[in-house]
Amino acid sequence: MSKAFSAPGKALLAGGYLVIDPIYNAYVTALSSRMHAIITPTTTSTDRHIIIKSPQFVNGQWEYTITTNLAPPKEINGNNNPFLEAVLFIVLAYIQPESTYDLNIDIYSDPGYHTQENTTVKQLSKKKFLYHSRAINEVEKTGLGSSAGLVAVVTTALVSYFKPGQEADKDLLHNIAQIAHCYAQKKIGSGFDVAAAIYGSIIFRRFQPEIIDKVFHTLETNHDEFTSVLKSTVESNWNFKHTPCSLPKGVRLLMGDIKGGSETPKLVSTVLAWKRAQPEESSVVYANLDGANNNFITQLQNFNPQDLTPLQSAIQQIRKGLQEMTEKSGAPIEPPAQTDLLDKCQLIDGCIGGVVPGAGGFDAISVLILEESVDTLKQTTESNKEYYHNVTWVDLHEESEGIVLEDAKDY
Ligand SMILES: Nc1ncnc2c1ncn2[C@@H]1O[C@H](COP(=O)(O)OP(=O)(O)OP(=O)(O)O)[C@@H](O)[C@H]1O
Ligand SMILES: C[C@@](O)(CCOP(=O)(O)O)CC(=O)O
Repeated sequence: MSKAFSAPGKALLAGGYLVIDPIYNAYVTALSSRMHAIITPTTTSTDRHIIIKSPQFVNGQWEYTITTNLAPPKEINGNNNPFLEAVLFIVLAYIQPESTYDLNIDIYSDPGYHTQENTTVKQLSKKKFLYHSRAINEVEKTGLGSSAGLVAVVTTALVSYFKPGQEADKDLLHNIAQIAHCYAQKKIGSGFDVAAAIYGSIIFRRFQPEIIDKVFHTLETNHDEFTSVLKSTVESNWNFKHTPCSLPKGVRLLMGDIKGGSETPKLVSTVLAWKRAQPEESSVVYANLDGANNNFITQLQNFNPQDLTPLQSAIQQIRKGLQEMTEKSGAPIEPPAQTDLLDKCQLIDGCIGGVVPGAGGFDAISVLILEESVDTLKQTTESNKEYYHNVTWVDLHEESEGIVLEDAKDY
């Protein structure tokens, strides 16, 4: 019998760059754009065999015959997908299944994750998805965290098959998915995207990177102990903050695509180089921005629709911090075009304010607006496209749930 799960995409509304350091809070909103996986055991095989299909993308098929639980599997046609290989490796190394199995996993992603250009809509039983005319690594991403969603949902599907019931243990899912995602990325990132894919909207403060580093270090230096270190790490408490949250009632999040695109790793390395070179200057900027981020979190919690001013000024304060970081580090986090667009959006009736989410750059803007003013904002920007930098509003909203069980019959 098939089982289906979905995991949300994310927007980092506050905490870009600071979130890399476990001393700062970040505010992560989970989105209605979700990644889906349907797992179906097929014929009883005398083998260990897994086929993963992502039919929305050209060449979206990866087939594995598992010969060992102690190394990443190789795709039989040489069609690599580092994120899938990492999930299979870490899940199977953790679970160590003893019997044979034959599994089909189907992946679907909601429209928000990728550009919608050159797509056709396909209606499945109850859900519909966009089909692209290119391979997954050739289609432009929008920054919602497709790989984190993929890793979270495939981890959940596999755990539900091999250890039925344990897919309800979100900490277990998170720890496995986080290790797999870092393995595929070849670096230990802040992990807020994987955490949001599992837990949903959260106030997040990262885990100590040493927790994962120890697993990879053992893999390299003491292979015999790898599975026991992996097991104890997956089952331990990582002691990181992931407090559930959601935007106040009556407030909508909009994501505006400006079809620019940025290279996050380049922005991050520029900021980190500046932080190293200018420790005093950067610590003042970081402290101001941290103050602004925490004020934003407090103002969301205390939100009163009769008085937008405190939340408006918290957003202004974040922008000031990011503008300062832009100027001092030289990384285009809130570049002038984004400043202009955000300033203009803010003048529209009912708009509380907007920021460049995550690492910023030319990717997208996030805007908080009163529910009743959404249509006005859309009409205003639509009727004067050039003035509003040709922004297009992605069809999404906050959906604060993390991983959920779906009805497999809907696909
Ligand atoms: N629907 C999917 N099916 C199969 N593989 C996918 C899918 N979505 C993402 N992936 C895998 O994740 C990779 C993209 O991950 P990458 O980390 O580069 O982007 P990302 O940072 O998650 O994206 P975003 O910009 O949305 O945050 C793809 O090349 C592919 O290997
Ligand atoms: C700059 C950084 O703090 C956020 C990047 O966020 P996003 O992938 O642009 O949403 C880096 C990170 O935490 O991975």
